[in-house]
Amino acid sequence: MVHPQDVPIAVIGGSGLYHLDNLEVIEEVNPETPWGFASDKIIIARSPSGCKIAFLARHGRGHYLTPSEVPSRANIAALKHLGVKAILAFSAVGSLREEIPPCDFVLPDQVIDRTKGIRPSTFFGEGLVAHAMFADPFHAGLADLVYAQREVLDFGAKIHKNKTAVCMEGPAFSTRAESHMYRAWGADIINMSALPEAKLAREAEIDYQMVCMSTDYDCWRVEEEAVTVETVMQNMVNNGANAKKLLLAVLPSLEEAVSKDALLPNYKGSMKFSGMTASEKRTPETVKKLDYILPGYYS
Ligand SMILES: CSC[C@H]1O[C@H](OP(=O)(O)O)[C@H](O)[C@@H]1O
Ligand SMILES: Nc1ncnc2[nH]cnc12
Repeated sequence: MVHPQDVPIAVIGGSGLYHLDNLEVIEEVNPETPWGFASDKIIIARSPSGCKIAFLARHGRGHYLTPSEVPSRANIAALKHLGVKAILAFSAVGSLREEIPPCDFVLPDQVIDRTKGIRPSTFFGEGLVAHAMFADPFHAGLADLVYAQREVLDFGAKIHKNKTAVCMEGPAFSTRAESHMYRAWGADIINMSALPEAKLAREAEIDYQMVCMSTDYDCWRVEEEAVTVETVMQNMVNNGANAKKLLLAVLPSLEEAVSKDALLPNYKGSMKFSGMTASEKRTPETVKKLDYILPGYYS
């Protein structure tokens, strides 16, 4: 039985990564959060060392949620309530750079927001105002742990770090003009899922790193066919196998770092001092909701 606060690490699986079949499953949970239910039941698995790992399929198992429909607040809230302190979030991405071919992995350290404001993107508002630090949207310490295991990847795949992602709304892919514009802006990869997931994880004080897996060259390359779902899913077969292998390799160091609270930078407690609203002006219902993810911070 999983007790709240029992599961320190979570993995979010994206397109093509709906299970972690190399870990032993303990049970499935489906907590109702103040922001509703997560994308699907959360699988609680056991790592080889016995540590509990939560796995959540971002689009649901069977892929029934568009990127815009993913209930990111419920996803992050449910994971936080289980005790999750660190998330590795896998994502299929298009490459905007020649040197990032399909099947290479990328650890972004920056993101450009091209979502259209239709996704609920904060736990705050409705009588409780707070502003999270987001200059560095991903977690450098987590990225370093993943990068250290780069040699385990098969198919000649490399890992690139310190890259910039652009997160577009979708679900249709970009036009060629947009793809060229993102390149001119300095973006290296493109997906539809980094936001608001990364932002909500920061608000919930969970260390979060996206592990991106290149599946295509989007549509900026004149000599190449523009991206299709078929291309993405073909490359996801190899990428999925590599993702599972990489995860297994990183778990020992990740478990140790999380259990010792040794991951840097340390954002724990940052949201306590990010609140702006005077205590007598806070809406009690919102304070109660926030207690689910940041107990005692505003109550
Ligand atoms: C199937 S191609 C577009 C789709 O794939 C990526 O999903 P995820 O990040 O969950 O792996 C991309 O962000 C789009 O949602
Ligand atoms: N080219 C692309 N654009 C947006 N999201 C993607 N996911 C995988 N490939 C993508």
